[in-house]
Amino acid sequence: MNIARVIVDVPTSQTNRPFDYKIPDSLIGVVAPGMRVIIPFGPRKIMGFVLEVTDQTSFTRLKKIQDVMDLTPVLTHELIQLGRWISETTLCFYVSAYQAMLPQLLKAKYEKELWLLAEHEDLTEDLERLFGGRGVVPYEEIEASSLSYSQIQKRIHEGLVEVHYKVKGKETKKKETYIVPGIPSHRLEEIYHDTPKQAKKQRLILAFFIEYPDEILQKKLLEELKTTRASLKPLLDKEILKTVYKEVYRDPYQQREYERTTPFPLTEEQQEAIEPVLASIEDKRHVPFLLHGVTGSGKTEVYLQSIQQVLDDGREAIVLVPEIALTPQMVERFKGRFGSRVAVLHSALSAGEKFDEWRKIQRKEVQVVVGARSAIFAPFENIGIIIIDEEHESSYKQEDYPRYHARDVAIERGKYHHCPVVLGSATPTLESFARAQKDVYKLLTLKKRMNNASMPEVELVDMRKELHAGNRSMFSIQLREKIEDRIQKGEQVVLFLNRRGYSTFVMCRDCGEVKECPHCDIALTYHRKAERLKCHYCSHEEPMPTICPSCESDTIRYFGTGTQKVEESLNQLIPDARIIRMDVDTTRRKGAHERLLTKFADKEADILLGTQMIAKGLDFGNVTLVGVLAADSLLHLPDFRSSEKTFQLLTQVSGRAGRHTLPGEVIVQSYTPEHYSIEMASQYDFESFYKKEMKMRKTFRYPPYYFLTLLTVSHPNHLYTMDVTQKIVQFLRDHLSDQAIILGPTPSPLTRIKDRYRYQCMIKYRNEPTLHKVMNRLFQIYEDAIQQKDLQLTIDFQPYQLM
Ligand SMILES: Nc1ncnc2c1ncn2[C@@H]1O[C@H](COP(=O)(O)OP(=O)(O)OP(=O)(O)O)[C@@H](O)[C@H]1O
Ligand SMILES: [Zn+2]
Ligand SMILES: [Zn+2]
Repeated sequence: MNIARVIVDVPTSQTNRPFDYKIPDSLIGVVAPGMRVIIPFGPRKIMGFVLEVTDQTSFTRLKKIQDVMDLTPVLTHELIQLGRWISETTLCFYVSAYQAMLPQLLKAKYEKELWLLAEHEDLTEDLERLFGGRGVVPYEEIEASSLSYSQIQKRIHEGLVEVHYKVKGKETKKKETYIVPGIPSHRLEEIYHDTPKQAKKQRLILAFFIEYPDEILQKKLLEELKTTRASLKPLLDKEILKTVYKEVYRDPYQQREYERTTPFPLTEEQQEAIEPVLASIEDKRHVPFLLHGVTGSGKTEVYLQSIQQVLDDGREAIVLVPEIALTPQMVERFKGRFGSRVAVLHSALSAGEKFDEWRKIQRKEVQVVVGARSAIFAPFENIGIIIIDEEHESSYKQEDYPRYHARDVAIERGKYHHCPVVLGSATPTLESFARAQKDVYKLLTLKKRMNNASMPEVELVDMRKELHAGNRSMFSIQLREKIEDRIQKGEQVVLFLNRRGYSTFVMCRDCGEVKECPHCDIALTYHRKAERLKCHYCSHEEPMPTICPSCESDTIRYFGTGTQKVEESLNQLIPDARIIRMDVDTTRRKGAHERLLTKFADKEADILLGTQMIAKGLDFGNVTLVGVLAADSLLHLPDFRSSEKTFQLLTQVSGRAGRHTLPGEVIVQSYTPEHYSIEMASQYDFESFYKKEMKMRKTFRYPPYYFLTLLTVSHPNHLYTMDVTQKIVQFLRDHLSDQAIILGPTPSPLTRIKDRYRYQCMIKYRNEPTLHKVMNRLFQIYEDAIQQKDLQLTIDFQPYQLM
């Protein structure tokens, strides 16, 4: 078994297959599938993933693996297969699929170095100056030197120097320093007696270790003996004491004590819902469930008790929660029940913290992982349940390459492990609900809220009427009165503002000029604190102009409603309201999110004002009023899911009110209150909405009736982009069936981002078994243009972002 099949870290079509390498004698028995190795590839040394170890190869001369990067495989047998599946279903390179499964810290980085091949005497003067007696210099030093790249190229050609790629593992395990005696106790005593009395500190330290000969944290030792490292040093130098380093985990939740919770006796509805889940756990059967439960119906308790059964059975559980719902409150519910058996993975953790949480999973020190999308790749080997909470959230779809959907990955893993997958939501996606109607997913329903609490009453306010009645503020009379009423009663209010489409743009009142980003086709957003305009796509920034760049009028102003602006007018309207504002600006600092929510929970504020961040997962008993400021801001996005998203968001936000004993009330302000998604959301009528929306989807041939594939072409040259898209459309017409509907070429809704033009083509189809093959063919045709001409082709088989 001295041959390894390796996927190399070179993401191109030609290299997207396993390469055979010889395992050198010294590494036979060490190299195993799932490990990362360092291999020669062309002139460089790069990283690769070992897929298989075998003794067969059809090649006669093989290069040798140079080194191993891991001693324990980072990919399990199952994950190796899963990566292949992801690569084939989303059309990404194998190596990209494997990278996506690993924590960021494990992604290899390369450093370029220039190596000297000749003797120093034989060097040209310029090279001698560069190397200055060294054998290796970092590549960046070339830039700083007087040498040009072409001169270096010449020297490489002459065989004087050579470029080397050094693979750098970024992973860093955090270590702590411990001190232990390096010699037996009786020797310590001898040395103690031989140490002169004046060397007080040293005698103190020796006496300490004579009494306690165990290892001790260096920091603690120094504190205890009130001394410094300087007095330790002579003892360490003489090897009387030794330093040892131990790996510690960076655990952001370590300092926290979680109050242990015990399972609630389930309600009848919960009991009915959990039984089939428990049965499939017991029978080790893969069943996909859709748990449709209104907000506050106790879905989480159903998850917790299912997980308990899995753990009792000695198996493991993965729980996915959308990033923005992964609040401290949420974490607490899982840690409260399962304590240190839980690892948490989300993007607010530092790369080091994420790596440490992942290591706990890899080492089987935890049995439950709660995390955002990428936690679906947790390297467990004995999974008993996978839960996806708020399954309708579009953040489960990765919008970067590789474009996988966590729900599909969950089902794939569920099949492998013969375990149930539970998709939970108060507002399931049309796709999932349609599958449940057809019994592809088994439907479980929770119709009632806990404590028989009723769903909060929703009042729709027509903002057009407010305007006609002379109210120019962003608060309707009703909303304002109700806020004042709650403040008086000592109850709390949640105010929701949709972030997207409602950022603050800058417009000239004279000529109507809107300030746009010079690199992207979108309006710049005004940031008050810095008095600057920023682009949210490319992070271009510029100062707020004082006069209009187009007509030189000084009436240039910002428009639109950001959370800051709402806060300001709220302050004017109700001066004694205590407001907590939660948005990207106030939660940027680590732990800020949590601090603000704790403040609100402790009733240090009357109003929680925020964006999407506050729409999910919050469970505060004292909240009796929810206000939605602009319900229709999502409705007008160029996206066939905009009605569905509006319905989901309104239902979720409304669900924050009246969750415990106090009854709740919701005010929804809108310019189009008659729209069916707003109206039906206000009546919590999911089924009617489902029926109505399904009709629309059928008429306009959208999912779940049709599959969609979005192909985006981008390039800095406008004409070239159009031309390539046109050719691709023609190619697709020639190669797909007559049933496929091919739309395009059309400019993408965002036609230019970061100085690149974007055109797209949409394919709607019901059954195209050759689609993946045809797409692969396209990539081959354009391979050279992609590699050399800066062309980008993106294929999304399940597009959610249509921008
Ligand atoms: N069987 C039970 N007995 C008593 N209280 C319960 C029970 N199950 C859940 N609860 C409590 O009811 C409240 C609502 O439950 P939970 O948050 O699990 O609902 P949910 O359906 O997950 O809500 P959402 O979708 O809005 O997040 C919580 O405070 C929870 O602790
Ligand atoms: Zn921009
Ligand atoms: Zn102007």
